[in-house]
Amino acid sequence: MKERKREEVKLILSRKWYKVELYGLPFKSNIVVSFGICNCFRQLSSSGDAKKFDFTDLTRPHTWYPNARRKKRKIFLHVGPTNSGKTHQALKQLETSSSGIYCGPLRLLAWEVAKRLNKANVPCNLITGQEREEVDGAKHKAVTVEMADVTYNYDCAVIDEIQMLGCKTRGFSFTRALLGISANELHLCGDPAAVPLIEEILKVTDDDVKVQHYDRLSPLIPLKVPLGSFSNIRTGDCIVTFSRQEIYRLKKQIEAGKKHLCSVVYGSLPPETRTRQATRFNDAESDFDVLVASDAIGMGLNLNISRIIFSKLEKFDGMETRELTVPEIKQIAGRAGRYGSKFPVGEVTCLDAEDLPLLHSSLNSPSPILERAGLFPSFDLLLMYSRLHPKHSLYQILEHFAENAKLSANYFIANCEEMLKVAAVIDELPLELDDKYLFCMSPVDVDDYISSQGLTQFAHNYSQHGIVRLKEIFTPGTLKVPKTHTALKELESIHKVLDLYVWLSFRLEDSFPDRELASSQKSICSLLIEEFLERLGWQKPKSRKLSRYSAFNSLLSAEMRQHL
Ligand SMILES: Nc1ncnc2c1ncn2[C@@H]1O[C@H](COP(=O)(O)OP(=O)(O)OP(=O)(O)O)[C@@H](O)[C@H]1O
Ligand SMILES: [Mg+2]
Repeated sequence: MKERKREEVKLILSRKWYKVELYGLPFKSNIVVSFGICNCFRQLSSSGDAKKFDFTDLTRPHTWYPNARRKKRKIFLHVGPTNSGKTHQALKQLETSSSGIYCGPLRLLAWEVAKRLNKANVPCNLITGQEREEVDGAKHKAVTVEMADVTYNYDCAVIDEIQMLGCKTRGFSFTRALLGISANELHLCGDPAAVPLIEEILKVTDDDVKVQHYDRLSPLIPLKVPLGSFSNIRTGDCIVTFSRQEIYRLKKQIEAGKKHLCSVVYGSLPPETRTRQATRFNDAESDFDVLVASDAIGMGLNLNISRIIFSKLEKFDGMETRELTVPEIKQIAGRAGRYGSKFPVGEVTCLDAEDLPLLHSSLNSPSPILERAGLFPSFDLLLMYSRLHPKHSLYQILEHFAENAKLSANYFIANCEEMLKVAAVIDELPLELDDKYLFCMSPVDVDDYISSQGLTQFAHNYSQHGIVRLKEIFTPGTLKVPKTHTALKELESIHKVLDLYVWLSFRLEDSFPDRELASSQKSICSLLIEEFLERLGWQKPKSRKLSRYSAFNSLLSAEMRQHL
């Protein structure tokens, strides 16, 4: 904390103490302006040149992180195909370090790493947008990349799936972690396609960069024959498809054969439900021996999958239906035959023969070389810009940056469509810029009606009363075991709203005081969803194992039952 204090620069703007940083930290009146930018603004203000300064000039993002620039970091790039031990090797370094941070793209990966370190007697905190699990004496933490803290000094840091820096929407958070984390050693794990870009980006940071190449630890065999019929499904299979409707259709179809029971994993299931579904599939004792999943399984996770079967090689990406890319196909296929699992040799095929040529050619192709990394202005810059353009709404500011940002050849400006959609609504409310920005950065699913209504209601109540009580929004009666798919979808959305409340409660603690209630309702929600999945399954006669796995019965506490 002391260390951070030294880095903090308090900036008085319009008689209000503004301390500015990004997402993770307790926000409101506790934000920290990055040293370089703040200094620059002060100099500009005193010389009267602020108006001439081009805040949209983002050509030198490495200078935004003076803390990291003071170090000559040893950077290790662990690159290779899936299942080659990249993350394992980096985590071994993390485990032996005196302090450290793991940054992953998924909550499930952060959970997995925190569990692994704690099991190895390295106390490790878990920090995601919606979780803070602190362990006594911890000097290590596992976080989702957006939560990476660039004001601490670490002995060792790991950024997993670093090729995600090319992601249109989230890439900028990986870039921020890459440029901003201050660590003696920084381990980057990912696809070799990211190497030239990372080397190029790091030319200006004066770090030491070493590349280590890895080979697959166990074979992955692309099959020459398609699955053909569902009667060919066997234990350890994972069918991959891309819509929740299809997931349930395939589950039903496979279970109709009365030989297998299917766990399901897809993006809009609560993460804890996804983990329990995956754990149940991983457990050799369980009757749920087949997995039907979306690409939500596609990154870094270790599952007991013997064979991946693509039901289709195209997906709807929110805008259009398109073919899966080479990296997507390789990532998903790479879940089969994980080293050290029950199925050390993996196989991959498709449902239909006509998809096989594309599958084979994709698995044999290298991923296209990444050319640019995502970048987005920090809140500091948006704030400075808004001081000079006080009449601009957040929407106009974001749009201005998105359209006019000047970038070097290594970067692209992040797609902020989702943020703009939120800004358009939030700008109507009498809120300060930092609050508006916070709501824009929140993990709301704007395409989900209930989720976006939840956000609007939270922001509205917050702007009107300064406090948002959960009780006024959800009554216990809202939560019931769903009977239809529509009701299931609704419950998934309600879970998202509760998750959003928890996220906000970590940043606006006084104004969102019902975190505990939100968390317990979230648990109820995911258990109700699991109960729905349980009831959906074909019940093996007199199966004892099945009742053992009834999430509802085993996990629902008496206190939770009271809410129903
Ligand atoms: N040297 C090792 N000893 C024991 N287990 C290992 C070793 N290396 C890797 N593993 C295990 O093999 C599995 C795959 O390793 P890991 O997750 O590190 O692969 P990866 O290259 O990061 O894959 P992905 O690209 O899919 O993230 C993990 O379960 C890991 O614990
Ligand atoms: Mg990995």
